[in-house]
Amino acid sequence: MARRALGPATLAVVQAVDALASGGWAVACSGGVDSLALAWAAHHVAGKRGTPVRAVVVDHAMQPGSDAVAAAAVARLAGFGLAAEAVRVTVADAGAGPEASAREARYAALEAAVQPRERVLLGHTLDDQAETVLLGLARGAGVRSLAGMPVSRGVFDRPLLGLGRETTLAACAELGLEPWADPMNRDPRYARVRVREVVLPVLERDLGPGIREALARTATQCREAHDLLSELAEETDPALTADCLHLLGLAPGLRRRVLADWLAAEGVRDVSATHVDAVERLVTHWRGQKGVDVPGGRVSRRDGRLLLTPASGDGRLR
Ligand SMILES: Nc1ncnc2c1ncn2[C@@H]1O[C@H](COP(=O)(O)OP(=O)(O)OP(=O)(O)O)[C@@H](O)[C@H]1O
Repeated sequence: MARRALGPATLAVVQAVDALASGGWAVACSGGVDSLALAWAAHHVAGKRGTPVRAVVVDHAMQPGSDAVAAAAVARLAGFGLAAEAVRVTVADAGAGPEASAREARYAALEAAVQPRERVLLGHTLDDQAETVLLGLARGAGVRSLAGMPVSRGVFDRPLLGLGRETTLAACAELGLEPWADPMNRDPRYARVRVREVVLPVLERDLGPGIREALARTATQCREAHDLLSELAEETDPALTADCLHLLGLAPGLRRRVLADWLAAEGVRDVSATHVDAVERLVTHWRGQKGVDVPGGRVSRRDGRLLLTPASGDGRLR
C-alpha cells in the first residue's frame, strides 16, 4: 500500500531532522507544538535509518497536575509509536526565578538521562532564537547573550533553529497531533511572552517581514564574534590575566572577555556585564578606589594586579 505523502510543513521538519548525523536520539518533549513536531519527525527519520530514538518528558512538579500533563505527553508520543518516559525533577529556586530554575533542572535531568552515543534533541525554533536575541539586546549583556542558543552544544542539538513556529504548528495540524498549550507561554508576567506577543509583532509590522530571520542571523554572527573573542582570550598567558598593565594594552572587547573569564576562573558565578564593566574601571580608570563587589566577593587592585577576596571569610566563594 502506498504511504500517504508528507504535508509541506511536516516535510520541512523531517528535512531539518534528516540533516542531523546518525546516532541514537532522545527527544526532549514537553508535549508542546515544537517538540511534538520534532518528536514525530525524529521518529520518522530514525525509523527510515534504523537508528534508535526515544523521548523524555520532564515533569517539573511546579504546579498541581503536572504529572498528568507529563503522562498525557507520554501517551501522545506513544500514540504514534514513540517510546517515552516521564522524568520528575525537583526545582530548587536558587534566586534566579522559577523559569531559570526550571530550565536548569530540566537540562540537568536531560543530561543525566542521556545514554552513551545518544544526542538530546531540543525543539527550539527560529522564533525562540529571535526572542532570545531581543531579550539579550534589552539586557545589554553583549555578544555572549546576542549569540542566542547554539545549534549544538555538549549532548544537545537544536535541529529546528532554522524553522519558524508556524511550520511546527502546521506540521502538527497536518499530522493530526494535538499539542499541549503551556499556560506559561501565554502569561504576560514573563518577559519572553511579552516579546513574543507584543514586541515582535510590532517590529514585524513597522520594520517589515523577515525580522525574525534577521534576528536569527544576528545570533549566528554574534556567535562567531563570541567564539573568536573566546579563542583570543584563551591565548592570553594565565599569569597576565589579572595584570593591569597587560590588561590596559588589550582591545576593550578582549579585555572585558579576559576579565569575565578571570572572574569565572576565580569562582565568581553569574558574572554580569555590569560587574565586568566595574572591574574594568579598576584597570582603565585607576584612582585608588576601594574595590568592586561581585557575587560572593570583592575585587580590588594591589601592586598593579587584580585580587579577588571572598566575602565568606573562609577563603572560599559562596
Ligand atoms: N517539560 C519538558 N520536558 C522535556 N523537554 C522540554 C520540556 N520543556 C521544554 N523542553 C525542551 O526545550 C525546548 C524549548 O522549550 P521552551 O518551553 O523554551 O519552548 P517552546 O517553544 O514552548 O517549546 P515546545 O513547544 O516544544 O514546548 C522544547 O522544544 C523541548 O525540546
